[in-house]
Amino acid sequence: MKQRQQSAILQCEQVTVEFDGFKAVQGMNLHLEQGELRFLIGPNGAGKTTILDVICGKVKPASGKVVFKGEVDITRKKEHQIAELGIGRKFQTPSIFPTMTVFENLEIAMSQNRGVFAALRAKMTQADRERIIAQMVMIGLERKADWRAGLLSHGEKQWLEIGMMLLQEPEILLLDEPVAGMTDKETDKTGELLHEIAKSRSVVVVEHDMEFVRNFASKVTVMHEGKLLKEGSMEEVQGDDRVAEVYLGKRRDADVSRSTA
Ligand SMILES: Nc1ncnc2c1ncn2[C@@H]1O[C@H](COP(=O)(O)OP(=O)(O)OP(=O)(O)O)[C@@H](O)[C@H]1O
Repeated sequence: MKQRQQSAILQCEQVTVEFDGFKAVQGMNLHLEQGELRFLIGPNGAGKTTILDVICGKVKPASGKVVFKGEVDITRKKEHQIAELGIGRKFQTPSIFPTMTVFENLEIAMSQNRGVFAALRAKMTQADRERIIAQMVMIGLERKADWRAGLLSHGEKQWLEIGMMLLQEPEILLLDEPVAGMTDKETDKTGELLHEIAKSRSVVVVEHDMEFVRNFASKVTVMHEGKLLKEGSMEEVQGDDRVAEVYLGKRRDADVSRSTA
């Protein structure tokens, strides 16, 4: 137990979130290991987004705590402090600069690490340029370095934003439905990218696309009505009756009614 806590990069302990008396999250525990890619699933309203909001400081829990690297209590810290500590959050809508090129977007993201004034004065070194190129290769946009970001496909915009976040060197990346609206090919490329990222960082992905989860998840956390319902491999999760009932079963029923309609 002690060992597990020592290697955990993030621990949510008994987190409860209330919105006007309504408990959106109730006594939720989430332990994330270093270099882990974790999928967070569950039906609509299960509290998945809210728990990400708690981790990144956007929402403050009524009770419980969030501990980073086993020692830093981030429960009451401000969003920007949590980001500076190394927890990056990507929302569904990409926040890229559409009139700037892919390269320029990455350049801005990298210089944000240095603070605004330093960034304005700083001249890009060869090492900086190489880092940006390596990042473009990782997100598969090296051939589009000079494209205006606004002209990229939906999937490419998402990858660009992920690349921008990675240049800020987060230790944990929080992603909310990263493959929503993507083509099948883009979805697969995103899964591969997430595995690549998880070689050196921890990643939490909130996801509804069950095929994507099945193809790319090793460990899955299922939430239901603000609580932890089940945690384990996709196989274990799929084999759990309660999960089938509250989540997968509902979807299966929907599929059946669609296919027989
Ligand atoms: N700011 C808010 N004020 C009031 N209620 C909220 C607020 N944010 C979320 N909720 C409620 O809390 C519950 C959990 O919402 P949350 O968005 O975390 O669920 P989710 O699992 O991410 O769902 P989805 O998959 O549909 O995005 C829902 O019932 C939602 O309506």
